[in-house]
Amino acid sequence: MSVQINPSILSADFARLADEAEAVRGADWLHVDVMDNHFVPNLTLGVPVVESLARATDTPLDCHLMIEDPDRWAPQYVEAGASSVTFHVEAAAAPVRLAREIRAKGARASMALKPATPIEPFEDLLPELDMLLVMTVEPGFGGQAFLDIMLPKIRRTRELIKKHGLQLWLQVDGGVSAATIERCADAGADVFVAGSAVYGAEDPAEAVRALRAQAESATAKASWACDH
Ligand SMILES: O=C(CO)[C@H](O)[C@H](O)COP(=O)(O)O
Repeated sequence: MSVQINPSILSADFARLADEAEAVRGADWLHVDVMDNHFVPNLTLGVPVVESLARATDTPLDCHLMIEDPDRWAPQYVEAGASSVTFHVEAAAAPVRLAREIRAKGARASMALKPATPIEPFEDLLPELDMLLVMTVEPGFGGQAFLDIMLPKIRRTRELIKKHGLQLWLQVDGGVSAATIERCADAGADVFVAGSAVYGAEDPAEAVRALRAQAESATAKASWACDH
């Protein structure tokens, strides 16, 4: 069972994004947090920056849209070069149509849930997705404390993925670090976004390697990964 580590450039130096992408060579994806100051109380970057970053790095871009009206904007992030686009179900007017459009344009379609949004009402949508993101902080800022109360939701989501026999990736984002990644992996996550734990480290590439080793070891012992 392979795990993926996605450094979040929210914690990187925005004036040196190409260098910061290079600093985490070996990471599976670069996680790009797009915030519009409406869906979340913070403002980051948009389509032109994603276009430039896609040209500057070979690492695929995993764009997490924390924006209103993702139905309008998400396809533009695929055109800008994102290989995976995550929209929030709380913001999408037509999540099934949007997931199909993202896939039709050639990217992986992913849907995110804020901490207070349960997974159960969206069980029937899972086959439309390539990844489900369970937020483990309230979206908007890096460096927040991991919400342990999200672990049961991660477990329930993994059970639903298994029940339907899907190859869906289960991503966690927010407060993921050496202190929390094993609990996430044990609960069923297999894609780990880490911002401050990677870019706050002296050697970001080494931090990616260390997080990967921890996640792999926890996954190897996890019951969800052993019994299939
Ligand atoms: O989506 C996000 C915030 O909304 C970020 O990706 C996330 O918070 C990463 O930062 P850290 O690992 O420092 O918590």
